[in-house]
Amino acid sequence: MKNYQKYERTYFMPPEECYDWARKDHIDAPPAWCSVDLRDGNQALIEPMSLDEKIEFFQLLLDVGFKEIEVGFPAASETEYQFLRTLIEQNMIPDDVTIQVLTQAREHIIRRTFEAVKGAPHAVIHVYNSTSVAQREQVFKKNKEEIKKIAVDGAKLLKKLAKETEGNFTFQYSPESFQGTEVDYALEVCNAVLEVWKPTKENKAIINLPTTVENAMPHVFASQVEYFDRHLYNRENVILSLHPHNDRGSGVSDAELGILAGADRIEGTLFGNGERTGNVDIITLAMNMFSQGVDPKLDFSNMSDICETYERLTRMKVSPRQPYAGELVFTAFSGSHQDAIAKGMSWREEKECDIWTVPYLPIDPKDVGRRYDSDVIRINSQSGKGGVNYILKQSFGISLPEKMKEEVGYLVKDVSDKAHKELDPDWVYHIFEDHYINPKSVFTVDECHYKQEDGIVAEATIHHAGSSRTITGVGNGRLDAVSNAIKHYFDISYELAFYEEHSLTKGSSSKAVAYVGVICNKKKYWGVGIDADIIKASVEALVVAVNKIEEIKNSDTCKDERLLEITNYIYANYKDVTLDDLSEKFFLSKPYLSKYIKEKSGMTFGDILKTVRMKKARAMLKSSNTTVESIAESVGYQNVEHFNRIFKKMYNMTPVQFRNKK
Ligand SMILES: CC(=O)SCCNC(=O)CCNC(=O)[C@H](O)C(C)(C)COP(=O)(O)OP(=O)(O)OC[C@H]1O[C@@H](n2cnc3c(N)ncnc32)[C@H](O)[C@@H]1OP(=O)(O)O
Ligand SMILES: CC(C)C(=O)C(=O)O
Ligand SMILES: [Mg+2]
Repeated sequence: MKNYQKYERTYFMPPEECYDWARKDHIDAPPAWCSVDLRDGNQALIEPMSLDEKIEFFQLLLDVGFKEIEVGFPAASETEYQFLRTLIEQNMIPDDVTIQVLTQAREHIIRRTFEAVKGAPHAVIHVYNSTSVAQREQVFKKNKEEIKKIAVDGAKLLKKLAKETEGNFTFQYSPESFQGTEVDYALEVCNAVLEVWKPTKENKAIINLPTTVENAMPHVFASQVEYFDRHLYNRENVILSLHPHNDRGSGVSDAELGILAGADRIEGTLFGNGERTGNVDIITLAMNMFSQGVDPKLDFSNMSDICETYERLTRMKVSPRQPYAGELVFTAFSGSHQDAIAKGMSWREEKECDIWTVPYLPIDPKDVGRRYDSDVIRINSQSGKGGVNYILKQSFGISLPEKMKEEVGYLVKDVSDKAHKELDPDWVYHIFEDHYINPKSVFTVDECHYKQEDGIVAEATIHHAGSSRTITGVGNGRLDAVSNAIKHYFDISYELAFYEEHSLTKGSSSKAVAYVGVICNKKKYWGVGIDADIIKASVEALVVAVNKIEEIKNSDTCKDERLLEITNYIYANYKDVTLDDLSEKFFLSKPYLSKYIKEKSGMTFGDILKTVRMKKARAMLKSSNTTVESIAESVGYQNVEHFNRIFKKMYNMTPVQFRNKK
């Protein structure tokens, strides 16, 4: 890259070595937090917040638990001024909360600030001027003494006006652009300000060190902070505060190492909103402490509401990768991560662990209001059997046998790969159902009766090639007897190799699920049955598995690859797919396609679409409070009456009755 010679390091190391902080490896108590969302965050927005928006944001900050809030720069605009007056005059500041206002060290601005803050129960007046080499030379064109004088004059005026103004005031001073300032000179200016204010134990002053433009590695900042911690005048009466920005992307590290170096207080914003790359993100800082067992004294347990309010009021976006808050930060798509998470969750349950140790999840997503089923494991082409199994288990109560997991995993990820889409849990289940529960079959077994005579005798009614007949088999159990009857009927040989069953833990808890695996010519075929009667469930599973055996499959038509692709396409585009779309996508004429679907699946295109839409609607009715009208619309029906009629016809109850059904 060209032009790097144009740049050089612009920070200053302290005049002595300050590395005591490096011996500490963790933070054991939270700092005092000060939100600067309504000032530094607000001044960086394309469209600063209106009065009402600032009031709502203020309430959000109170709900999160902030006790110190910089509410604005009241001399900046009428909105800022009015906001402050509204808070004070309408008694909107809780007793345990201190507001803070910012002012430049300029007489008329300080005076206007005091007018705005009159009557505040308790306020911090925060005055600043830039002390950096660049601003001394280029902006103020003043030498070090003259710049120090701006700070000292400002400090004197604060002291004078605080005495003359009704209210309770604490003073704060920031040497702006601190990181571009010689450290001993910055200290000299801050100490000169403290000489004016003469803070006491009862009335401490705040010295705030901003990385106005972050220009150094975090350990440099920590050393600068430690130097201040050692040499500040009257240190015990001073609150040492930090105000990190994020230009180099290390705002959080600046704050964390700065706390190790002696800082007592941190100024920052939610999600790191602020000038340029933003201020330090207080959520990340607080949650980092939380994740190591320290109570941060801020409450982010309702993260999605916080995100929603923040996005609406600031018109900024929370990145899907935003630590602890983004949409995808607890999500694993990749197979090995999913596998480890699923195993970690089971371990946790089995061992009744108190401490959170689940791999790949730094915290329990539930602690910030997230869900395991829709937030953590999500399925796409990078997923594996562990993840697919987790979804089937969590969302549908299906606990696949170990030996079946791999086949189902590959089947599902292949659909995602071909569709280039993420599969939601319903879609995963649809694929599973389509392949293992209801695949189109060559034969069915509609009825079975059993007798005990030298083992079990099964009399089964088999429907095959257009006719029904009764077949008989003997075995050492009912399933074995039915299996032998089928073998005999088709004159084939296979091994009934796997059988597992369990009761369904989701949906209808009175049902059981059975898994049957048969081996024929060294190939394994699986089937699954679900029924209130476990024997029926296991026969259904057997029938599905045997139907897949090549010799039997070839004896009649069955669901072919293209039909599966067509139904998957319908599933992915159920909201508005038409026969025209399908015809274009699969290069088949409409009449041919209609006939093909009907012949291969036994259902018309319209029936398949209806079934998919109704399944989606059922899932939404159960998992959300969305109105029936909106659900109807979101599954593709503009007319809710029409939707209700179809639903009732299909499930014998209205959508509302279905929703209310226990
Ligand atoms: C790093 C930070 O985030 S600092 C906070 C920055 N935030 C803001 O500035 C937002 C609100 N600010 C404003 O609305 C306006 O700047 C106002 C109303 C406060 C002042 O407006 P104006 O006086 O019209 O203009 P402006 O801010 O450009 O002032 C520039 C003058 O102030 C001086 N100045 C700027 N900051 C300071 C300071 N902290 N102390 C003393 N003088 C200062 C400049 O040197 C310049 O002086 P000059 O007129 O002699 O050239
Ligand atoms: C006013 C000061 C503290 C500031 O916002 C900064 O320097 O970033
Ligand atoms: Mg700032």
